[in-house]
Formats: sequence, C-alpha cells, structure tokens
Amino acid sequence: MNRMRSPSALAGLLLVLVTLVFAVIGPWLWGEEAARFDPLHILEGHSPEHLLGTDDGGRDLLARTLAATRQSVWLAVLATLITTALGIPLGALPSVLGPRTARFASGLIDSLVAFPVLLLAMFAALIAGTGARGAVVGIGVAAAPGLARLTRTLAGTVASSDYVAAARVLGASRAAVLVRHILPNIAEPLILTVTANLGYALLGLATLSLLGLGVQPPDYDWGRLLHDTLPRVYVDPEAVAGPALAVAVAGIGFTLLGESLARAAAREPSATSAPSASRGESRTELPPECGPLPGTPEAVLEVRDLSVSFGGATPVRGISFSVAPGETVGIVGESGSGKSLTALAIGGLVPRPGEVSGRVLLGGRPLEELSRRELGTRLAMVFQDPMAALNPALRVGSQLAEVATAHLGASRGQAWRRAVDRLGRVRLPDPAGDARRHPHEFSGGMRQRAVIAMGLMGEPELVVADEPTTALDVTVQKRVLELLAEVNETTGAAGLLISHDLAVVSRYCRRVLVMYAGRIVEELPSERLRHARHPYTRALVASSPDLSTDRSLPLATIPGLQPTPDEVPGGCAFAPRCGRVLERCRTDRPEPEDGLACWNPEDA
Ligand SMILES: Nc1ncnc2c1ncn2[C@@H]1O[C@H](COP(=O)(O)OP(=O)(O)OP(=O)(O)O)[C@@H](O)[C@H]1O
Repeated sequence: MNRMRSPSALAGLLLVLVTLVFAVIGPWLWGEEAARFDPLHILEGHSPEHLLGTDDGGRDLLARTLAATRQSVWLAVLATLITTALGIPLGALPSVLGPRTARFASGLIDSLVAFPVLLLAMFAALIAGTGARGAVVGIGVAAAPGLARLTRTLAGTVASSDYVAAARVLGASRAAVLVRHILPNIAEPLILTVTANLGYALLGLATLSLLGLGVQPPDYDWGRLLHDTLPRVYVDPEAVAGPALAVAVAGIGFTLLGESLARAAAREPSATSAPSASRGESRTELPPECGPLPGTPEAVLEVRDLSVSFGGATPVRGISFSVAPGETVGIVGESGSGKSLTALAIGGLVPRPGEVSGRVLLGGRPLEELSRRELGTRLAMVFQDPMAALNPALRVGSQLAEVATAHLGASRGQAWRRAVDRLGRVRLPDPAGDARRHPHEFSGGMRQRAVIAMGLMGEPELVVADEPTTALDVTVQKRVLELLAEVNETTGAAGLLISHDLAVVSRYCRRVLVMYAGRIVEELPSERLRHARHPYTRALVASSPDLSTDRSLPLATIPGLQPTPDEVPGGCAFAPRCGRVLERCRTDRPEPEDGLACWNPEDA
C-alpha cells in the first residue's frame, strides 16, 4: 500500500474527502440561502455579497453550488449502482455459461462497448424519461458495457484457474462457481473500478444536465447550474466557474482515488506457471509398492481413442488405456507430450476451444452421461500447484465443506465436521484450527494435503494427480506422495499419477504409460523400465540419473526436440531423434501392439 502515498493518491483522497464533507454539510449550511429569491439582484455578476454572482431568481450561485454537492454526488452514486448491477453480471456470466451463450454475451458486450458512450447515455436517458431519473439511468446504462468488459477479462482469468476447475469437477453449480469462486476473487479490482466510475458518472451527469437532459427545475445539481449559467460565460465567467470547478474537483478526486487504489492493489501474478522438468533429482529406484496386476477386468477408468485438438493442432492423438480398481498407473513423458491434457480430458476440463473425441468411461459409464455431482464424488483431481487449486478468498474448511453440501446433501454442520475429519486424515497438525485458516496461511505441503483432503470429501474411485509435488520441496514431495499412496490403499481408489520423474513413477506405480508427442508409445510394468523396448523410453531412462549413474560421464540427453502438436511428422513422431530409425519409421505410423508402438524396438 506504499503506492497509496503517491501524490496522485493523496490528492484524490483529499478531493474526495472535501466533496463528501460538502455533500453532508452543503444543504444544511447553505440550503436556505441557495433557495432564497431576491428579485432586486437577479443575474448579477461577482460582488462582495455574491462572490459568484446570482441567477435569474437573484439566488446566490456560490450557495447553490455548495448546496448542490449532495444532489450531484447522490445521483452519481445511483448511476454507478446501475452500472454495477448491469455491468458485473453481464461481464461475469460468460465465464460460467455454455460456449454458445458465452459467445453471444461476449459479442453483446463488444458491440455495446463499440457504441459511443454519450450517444448510448442520451438514448437510454430519453427512453427512461427526462429529468434526474433519465440522466441517472442514461449514465448508469452507458457505463455498464465498459465495466462488463473489464469483469469479463478478470472473470475469464479466474475461471481458468485450477481452483475453479477443482470446484467444477467437484460438481459446484454454475451459480456457486460464480458467487463463491469467481466474484470474491475479482471483487477488489471491481470495487476500485467502481470508485473511479463515480468520477466518470459525475462528469457524465453534468454533461447530460448541460444538454438539458438532466435534473429539471426547481431541483438543481452542478450540471443544471452549468446549463443555466453557460449562456453568461462571456459576461460573468465566475458564474460558470463555480459549478464547473465543483464538477472537476469531485470528478477528478474520485477518478484519481479509484485509479490509485487499483494500482496499489495490483497484485503480482500468481505462480501458476507450469513447472520445469525435474529429471535431475535423486533417482533411487525402489520396488513398486501398490496396485494389483495389470489387466484386471472392470476398469475404473477406460480411455479409448482419446484425442484433444486445438484448431489445427492435436496434442493428444488417439490414446487408449485403462486403470483397474485399486491400481495406480503412472504417465511419464517430456514436457508437452500431452500428459496434462489427458488428465484434463478425464475430468471433462479441457479448456475452450479444445475439442475432445474418443471415449472416457468412469466405472464403466461414459463421462458425458455422468452428472457433475456423480463425477465430483467419484473422481478426485490433485493439480500441480496447490495454491492455484484453492480459492484464496475462502477458508480451507469452507471449500472442503462445499463439496459435501453440494454432493452429499449434507447440512453445513455435517459438512464442516466431514471437512475437519478429512483434514485430519491427511494429517494436518490441527484439523479443526486449520479448517478455519485461509490457504495463504498454509505451507506448500499443507496446501497439497488440503487439496487431497478435498478429493476425499466424496468417495473417489479414481484419484488423478497431475505433477502433485512439483511445486513442493523435495522433503515434502516424499510425504505427499506417500500420503497419496496411502489414500489409494485405504480407500481402495485407483490412481493415475502424472509425473516427469521416472523414479517417482516407478516407486509408486505398478504400470507406466510413456507418452511422446500426444501418443502412448509404450506401456510396461514399472520394474521393466530399465529394460524398456521403445528407444524413447530407453532414452528417457538413460537421461534420468540415479545413484548408480557414473558421475564422471556427462549426463545422457535425448538429441533434438519433441515436435510441437501442429508439426508432428508422418510415421513415428520420434523417428527424427531415434538412433534405431528405419526408412519405414518415417512413413508408417506404428500402432501399439502388446503395449509397444515401434517398428524397430530394442531387445527385451
Ligand atoms: N489450452 C491449450 N491451447 C492450445 N494448446 C495447448 C493448450 N493446453 C496445452 N496445449 C498444448 O498441448 C501440448 C501438450 O500439453 P500438456 O500440458 O498436456 O503437456 P504435458 O505433457 O502435461 O507437459 P508438462 O509436463 O510440461 O505439463 C503442448 O504442446 C501444449 O502447448
């Protein structure tokens, strides 16, 4: 808030305070004098008795200007309330509506913004009727598209955050997502913008009154005084100067204050960016720990020919795999191979304009047949960055409790008790106290535990964890991964663990899917990783050091780069980087056979 000590902020604050003081005391101190007719002194210029002169009723213009403060500010407040009531819902709705309706709402905002503000104000004012009401409605309506556009941008950013995705996957209704997750997180910049809007409303109302569309006699505001005195501007300029100065002082004051507050409150961008690869960390390959043997029938998750496209690019290209009850499967691959999009597609969370094709069956039922409520209780998702996955404006306990009230029909008390119980299960030190805290009061590890606890609020059959420990330090990583393994073991839920880290995957998963350029190139038991047959898997393992790696030799790397989704070559996508490439690899795409998609695999 140091920026609130800037000269412009202090000037804004001072001008607003002066305006508000005059709004309170103005009619009280000068109201009587402002209304007193004096036929002997009509239309006089400056004099010691009347510093700004008099009007056509002989009334003192200085007293009228001061007394008009309350009416002028009040009308600006009313206009701003109308702007807020129209602009914020209109701007926020596209973030929760379906794609078509959202496009329509966005198009409406864009066309209204393109309309000249003054024309829109006059149009609305004429429809609402002349006088104060018309002016207030006119200015209120005319400023709404601008506020809607800002709201749309802010809400769009929050709507694409992990905690909104988490709320959606947990089945929160559109209204709940909007009211509990989006609006509280954009409230601050909106309140500041609304403050600045008060200044614009004052100026706008004065303009309408000046044009004769505003307050009508015997009422008066600064705009009306300007309208009445303007014809005398060359004869008695001081008569016009009073109301003009008042409009300028108050308008500039509110605008400066609002903009300074907005600048002061501007936050650093949150750390939600994708983490970098972590292949250089400790690599002690330990025996696998969890899950039944692969191939168990009645898969909890069955993915068939899944593709995800964005325009001309297809980052996930027809992958198929399944996860059996109680099994934990790992997905590995270089950054950009399509791991996260696969997880998002499983949760029905691929962002627009992404298009998903193929089938995802959860517990044997297609994803699209499951209601949000069912999906929310049967599937838990743990995202990369726990801070981004929790709504910063809500207490952790409230976020967890929301799942139980939304899905299980629990009362608020029951839901809260369940939340405290789940926080205890993930071993937070003081579950009851921690439930009352906000996410920023938690350490990174505690936040990720809270996210896991949120997944446990339902009865998940599958826990999808996408790089759940990348944002955490190494010691906390291990504890969180062990907690996830324990959750799978105690609840019987299956797991899908996405990671860059081969050691993590081989430690916690029985089976591994290796992704390259949007396809699964090899599927194998994790203990077979060192004897993988696909040259890419071999190269991945070779470039992941472990305790047996000879430190005197340079670390092996995979030459070249993975192709971007819009330039995947024909044939095998790995061919340009492969040491075992054949002519055929460049032309024919190998389809997976017995878990291997390669024309020239290594010996087993
Ligand atoms: N919203 C999007 N719009 C367009 N392309 C996208 C979008 N999200 C992801 N992609 C592209 O899809 C590809 C796969 O992305 P994805 O996030 O699934 O990779 P990843 O394997 O999870 O990588 P990382 O390990 O770095 O998270 C990338 O090339 C990425 O640029």
